[in-house]
Amino acid sequence: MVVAAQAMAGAATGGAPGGPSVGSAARKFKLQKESELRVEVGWDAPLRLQLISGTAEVFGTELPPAFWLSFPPAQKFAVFTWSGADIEIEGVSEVAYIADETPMVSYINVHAVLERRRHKAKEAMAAEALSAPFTARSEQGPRVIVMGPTDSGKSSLTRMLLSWAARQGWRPMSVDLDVGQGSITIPGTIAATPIEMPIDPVEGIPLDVPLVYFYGHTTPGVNTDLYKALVKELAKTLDMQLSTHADARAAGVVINTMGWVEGVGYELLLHSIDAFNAKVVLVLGQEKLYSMLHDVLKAKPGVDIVKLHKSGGVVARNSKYRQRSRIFKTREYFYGISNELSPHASVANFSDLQVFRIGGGPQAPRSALPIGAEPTADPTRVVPVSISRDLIHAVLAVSYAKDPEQLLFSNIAGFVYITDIDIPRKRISYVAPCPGPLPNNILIAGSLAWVE
Ligand SMILES: Nc1ncnc2c1ncn2[C@@H]1O[C@H](COP(=O)(O)OP(=O)(O)OP(=O)(O)O)[C@@H](O)[C@H]1O
Repeated sequence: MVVAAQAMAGAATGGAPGGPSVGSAARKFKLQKESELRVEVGWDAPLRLQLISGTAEVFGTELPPAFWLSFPPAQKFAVFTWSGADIEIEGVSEVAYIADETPMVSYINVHAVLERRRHKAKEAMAAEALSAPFTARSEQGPRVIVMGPTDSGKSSLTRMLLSWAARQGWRPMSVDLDVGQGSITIPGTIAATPIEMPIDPVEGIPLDVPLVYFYGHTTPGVNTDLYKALVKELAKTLDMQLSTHADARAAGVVINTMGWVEGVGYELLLHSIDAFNAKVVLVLGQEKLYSMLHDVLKAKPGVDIVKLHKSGGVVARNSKYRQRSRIFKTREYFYGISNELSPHASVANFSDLQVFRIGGGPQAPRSALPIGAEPTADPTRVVPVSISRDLIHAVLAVSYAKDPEQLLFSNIAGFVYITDIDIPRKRISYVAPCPGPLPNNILIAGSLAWVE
């Protein structure tokens, strides 16, 4: 049930650092235990929020007391309290209301089960380490995959499970397979990164040492073979990394997926479960998906499938909003969440860089195919791209591949944004997050573009 907002009029009481500035009036909200304040920040200006008393968290991360946090425009979030809290907000919000019906108890119960599995894995590994030096073991912490249709709260639940684990001192691995949003780097990628601290409510997942593969499009349907190849590669690399780190292995992995759950999308979800050898499948908010998965997974020993309610607070976002948040996400990569970064403009000769595209290579001639087969472009073929003005505004990935042959299976160092192509002088102007030469001269193009 939604409880009417208990906005208590009154002047702001100040806080660290600086206290509220002049602007729209501060509003205070009294949260009873196990309730949440749901907020949608307006489109034009950030909103500030502070915890006045009690304890509260945003998607699993505790709020510091008496400290103003600034949430960027258009952000949607909930401040949840297990035991009661007073919250103050300042700034324009499109929505701010208290709800006392949430699925949080069922979510924390899942966390408690995962926690037990982490401890069990750690104890088993410690016992085995006494008898032999540590190598790749079969014992491991939970491998969780979160599934559900678009806007069912997958990313939020993933964040909570990761942050709750980090609060207990674990360093779980976050994996994001949703190329539409790109919560770890930018849209068009799949990525994994260890979560060392509860995820910052404003900044999101830190970009310290992510393992990123470039798919290059914002929907997996553009090249499903490539998507599957990259998911497999990411899973393989992660397995290798985890096999030699006992603590990380015990902490486990939480995987966020895309919201495409029908037809080919459903097949891709099954592929992800297999590729990551997921042992806990959490299904949010859709009976049909749950029962389809349940029928398939009952044949797999040791895989638990759990149905969870979608939170009433999850906000449905239309395609315009998603498009806009993709632009924000790309901008954030180059400029930071609040313009704190300054990307560097550089110029290179055509001969300094090699640009490739994956998929869509030349088709095999019909005469070379078995009778009745249709020629199709090889979806995972690496194809050179001739540099032209078509690349202006493209966002390209900088690959770690030593040569083009390795490109498909190499992760990436980062991204550049092409600002100009000077054909007569054969020069490319681009923007990169840091100064100096690029870590590699092999770049990958997809269909990602960004107009500053
Ligand atoms: N309890 C809540 N109160 C307010 N906002 C919420 C709540 N839970 C989630 N949201 C917001 O709703 C939006 C959708 O949630 P989320 O991103 O978790 O869904 P999703 O299933 O991962 O979406 P998709 O896969 O379609 O991109 C996000 O902006 C999120 O911050």
